[in-house]
Amino acid sequence: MSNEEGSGQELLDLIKGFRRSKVLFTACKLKVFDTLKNGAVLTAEDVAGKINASVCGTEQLLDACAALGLLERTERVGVVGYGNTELASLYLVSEGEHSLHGFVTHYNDHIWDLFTHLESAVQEGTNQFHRVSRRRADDSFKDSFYPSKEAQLQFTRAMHDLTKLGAHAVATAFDLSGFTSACDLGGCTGALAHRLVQEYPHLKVTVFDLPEIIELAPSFQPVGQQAARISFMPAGGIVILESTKRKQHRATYPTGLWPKVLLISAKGRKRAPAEWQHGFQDVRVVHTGGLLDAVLATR
Ligand SMILES: C[S@@+](CC[C@H](N)C(=O)[O-])C[C@H]1O[C@@H](n2cnc3c(N)ncnc32)[C@H](O)[C@@H]1O
Repeated sequence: MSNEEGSGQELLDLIKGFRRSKVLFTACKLKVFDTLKNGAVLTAEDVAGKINASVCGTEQLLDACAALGLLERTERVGVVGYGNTELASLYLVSEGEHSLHGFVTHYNDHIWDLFTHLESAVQEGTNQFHRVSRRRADDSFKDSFYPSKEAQLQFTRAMHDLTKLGAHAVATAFDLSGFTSACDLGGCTGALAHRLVQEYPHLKVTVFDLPEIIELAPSFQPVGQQAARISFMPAGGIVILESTKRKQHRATYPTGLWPKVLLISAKGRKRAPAEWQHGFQDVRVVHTGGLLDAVLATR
């Protein structure tokens, strides 16, 4: 393949890339991976019956998932069966410890719609809630993200899933063993707090969030002695979502896409470390390689 053909193919891949996300979102939404949990291997007909969908549509969805490495397709004596791959068992079954199911659902139900208005977000420089619902661009965080109890629970699940995935990298980005207390403002379900108390046996963490989120938090808590070192407090001030600007000029994937998610859903942006300087003498940033970076500012 010539270089030209190679980069043409790469571009085609990019053009059609949204189809891969939507296959994953649809399979999660229809609970395909739940149907195949615990090592079950089922035919397309069986799966269609369990998820209440057409056999021909289900077969195509299952094949697409197999092509993406999410399902294993096996054929024995002329019968085709589908089972979860390790990746799907770990992350896509809804109740699993490492499940990203809530996060995928949030992307399917909300972020997908918002992203269809990316042109407008760029032109207007603001979030696009007003195009996908009756909400306004300047509505509060609560009114934008939690218009109903159901949306509140879904967003909370999404944040919990995402934070679990990156919490270890953030908690260990710096040696925090010299600290005895920490506070997580906008700490949601306490997923980061849990990782922090696991890493630092002498640390106590207070999680602040909106009262309605604090109410939901107990249902996300793992039990155990470490949990006793975490307390939850309702808050009402401001919250800072962080993802830092880098010196390098070339944005990389996936962090390069994060500002778009911030713009389109929260009218947010990245900040450079210098913008954190106010009142602190030493500001250090560690790029974790995940979506969020860690900033440690000391006086
Ligand atoms: C993008 S989420 C991040 C959640 C959490 N830091 C995590 O990583 O899982 C932002 C969080 O800030 C909370 N929040 C929004 N406005 C707030 C306020 N005024 N005071 C405290 N928390 C707030 C939201 O309820 C939500 O849990």
